[in-house]
Parts: sequence; C-alpha cells; structure tokens
Amino acid sequence: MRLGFPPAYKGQRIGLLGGSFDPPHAGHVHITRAALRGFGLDHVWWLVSPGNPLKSKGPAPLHTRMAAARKIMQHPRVTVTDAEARLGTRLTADTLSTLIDIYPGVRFTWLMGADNLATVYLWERWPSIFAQVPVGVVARPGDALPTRLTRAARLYRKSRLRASQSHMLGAAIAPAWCYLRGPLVDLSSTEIRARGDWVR
Ligand SMILES: Nc1ncnc2c1ncn2[C@@H]1O[C@H](COP(=O)(O)OP(=O)(O)OP(=O)(O)O)[C@@H](O)[C@H]1O
Ligand SMILES: O=C(O)c1ccc[n+]([C@@H]2O[C@H](COP(=O)([O-])O)[C@@H](O)[C@H]2O)c1
Repeated sequence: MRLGFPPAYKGQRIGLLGGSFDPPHAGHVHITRAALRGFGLDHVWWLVSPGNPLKSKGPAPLHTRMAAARKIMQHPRVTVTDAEARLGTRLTADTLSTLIDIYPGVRFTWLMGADNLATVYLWERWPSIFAQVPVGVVARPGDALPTRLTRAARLYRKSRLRASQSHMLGAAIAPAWCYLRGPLVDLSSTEIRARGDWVR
C-alpha cells in the first residue's frame, strides 16, 4: 500500500463508487448504504474523480469536492479518497487494474447507479471493467432504458446474479453483476447545480 492510500487487507470486499461528486448529495449516500447492505461489502471507497473523461466541462476543484464528500458521507465503513488523482488515472479500466496491483488479495466491486449501466458501453475499454471486477448497480429514478435492454445487461446476461444472490456479489468472480432495486432517491448533482446551491 502506498502512502496516503486507504488501508485494505487481503480478503476484504471493497466497493468502489467512482464519481464527480460535483456536488456530493444524499443520492450518493443512498447508493453507498444500499451497496454495503445489499452486495455483502466490508467497505466502500468513494473515488472522487479528477474529472470524468466524457464530460467536457471540468468539475469544481478536487479539494472542494473532497471536503464536501467527507462532510456528507460519515460512516465507519466508508472512506472518501482522491486515489485517482494520486495514481494519475481517470479511466475506470486503468484505475481498477492499478488498484488491483497495489492491493493484492483485496476483492474490489465497481458500484454505479442504473443511469451509468445504460451508458457504460461508451467508456474506454469497458469490457475490461466487467472482466476485472464484479459490478453492483443500484436503481435510480429516470432510467432511460429498462435494465435488461441496456447493452451491458445484454452482453453480460449470463453473468447476472439474481437479486436473491446480491449479497454474494462482493465475493464473486468477474464477470458478475447484479441490479439492486429498492427505495429510490431522486436527486442529482445536475439538479443541485441548476438551483445555484453549489459554486464551481
Ligand atoms: N440518486 C442516486 N441514486 C443512485 N445512484 C446515484 C444517485 N446519484 C448518483 N448516483 C451514482 O453515483 C455515481 C456518481 O454519480 P455522480 O457524481 O455523477 O452524481 P450525479 O448526480 O449523477 O451527477 P450529474 O448530475 O452531474 O451527472 C454514479 O454511478 C451515479 O449513477
Ligand atoms: O473510463 C471511462 O471511460 C469513464 C467514462 C465516464 C465515467 N467514468 C467514471 O464513472 C464514474 C462516474 O462518473 P460521473 O462523472 O458520472 O460521476 C467516475 O468514476 C468516472 O471516472 C469513466
């Protein structure tokens, strides 16, 4: 483990919630708690991104988003980290391979809201994400497509865990993914920025 990186030990199941967090909000807290409970995880790390590779407009400064994330997400099993900035990776496929190298024996799970399941096929080398780690998807209002019709769900249909098996995801061998239904939290950073409640 490198200086300044969160501690993690062999066999631990750690969920990674990558995001712009511009700003962080109760929806992020919701997906984190749902994932901890639902996917059999020991910890969740919030990977506060230096900047989404697909978004042309840069987010608020990293230190501002980190401070806001630490304020809103207080839980003994959640760590907020700027690991991607430290590693020099922005692409999820690269972040995952680097973390897997740094933390041998740790079981990482990539977490995302259902909106990202619909667009993940646009991400750089996206099948490598599914090949490297299990993927936990949490329901979010306003899905553009029913889950089963998304490109990722169709390609990985044989690797889908049933909802009744969701607690096994954190220990599953990739490719494996699972969709968690449940209460929805209708909140987004876009909406908060539009209200003018967050200065970039
Ligand atoms: N309300 C929510 N319910 C479930 N998942 C969420 C929710 N809000 C965000 N997420 C998930 O958290 C991760 C990081 O989200 P992000 O920081 O982009 O927030 P956002 O609200 O989607 O931002 P923006 O509106 O700027 O796109 C993504 O995987 C996203 O799907
Ligand atoms: O790797 C990619 O090509 C890629 C493209 C778009 C988004 N991502 C990652 O997806 C996560 C969610 O991004 P965002 O901006 O929607 O919060 C964040 O960790 C991004 O780095 C990754």
